[in-house]
Amino acid sequence: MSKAITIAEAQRYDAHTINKVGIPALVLMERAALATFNNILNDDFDLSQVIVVAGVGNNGGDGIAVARLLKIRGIDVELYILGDLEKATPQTDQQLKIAQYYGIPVTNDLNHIVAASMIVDAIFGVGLSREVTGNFANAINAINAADAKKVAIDVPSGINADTGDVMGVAVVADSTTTMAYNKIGLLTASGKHHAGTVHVADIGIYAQDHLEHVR
Ligand SMILES: NC(=O)C1=CN([C@@H]2O[C@H](COP(=O)(O)OP(=O)(O)OC[C@H]3O[C@@H](n4cnc5c(N)ncnc54)[C@H](O)[C@@H]3O)[C@@H](O)[C@H]2O)[C@H](O)CC1
Ligand SMILES: [K+]
Repeated sequence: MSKAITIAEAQRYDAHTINKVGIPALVLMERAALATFNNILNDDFDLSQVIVVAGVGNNGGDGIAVARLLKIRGIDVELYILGDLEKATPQTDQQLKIAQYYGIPVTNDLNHIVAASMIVDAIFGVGLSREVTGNFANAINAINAADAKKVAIDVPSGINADTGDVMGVAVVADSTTTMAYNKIGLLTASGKHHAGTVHVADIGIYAQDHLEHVR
């Protein structure tokens, strides 16, 4: 899959897969999490103290599911949650309940981000819609200040996935697991610098014309 897509295409393909094909959003989220988890395990990361920094959109839900997969593997992992929990998507709300069942600790101490051995960035994906400020910017600065290796889910948080522009501040990742297709913004110089090695994960979302031969 060498094609790269825009934010609007990513959103349209997601909606088509969920609403027309009928694959539930939580199934797609689980596949996104499994793909990211496998890329983490296949890399040479120090997994002695992992932190997943997650927003309350579906990018955060992907990350919270990754935290659960790591925890079940016996890896020491904690969550740092950003944003208003009242505004969490239904999928992310469900992932938080599952994480709670497994007793995954939640911290609000930025020092835990700086001290982690490996960081998963799940703050924003293709839903980033404005400049990053306040607590979100503080968390991204803490991620960038850490010595740890960093893996971004879908898009490095703070990067505009259409242009590669930094929306105030953005995570500089060592690798990015991006869903379905690469994003055009990750092909720019700024996008490449922030995404690191890009892994494109097939999670069951395809361009509408991609599967005409099987229908
Ligand atoms: N659609 C699906 O089922 C799948 C999506 N996947 C992942 O989900 C994200 C896209 O999720 P979405 O909820 O649309 O958006 P985000 O999580 O990226 O962020 C939205 C969230 O953030 C808030 N927000 C936006 N900009 C800012 C800002 N500058 N400061 C503060 N807050 C901001 C916004 O209000 C929302 O609350 C996609 O990238 C994938 O990772 C799955 O992969 C599976 C299928
Ligand atoms: K992200």
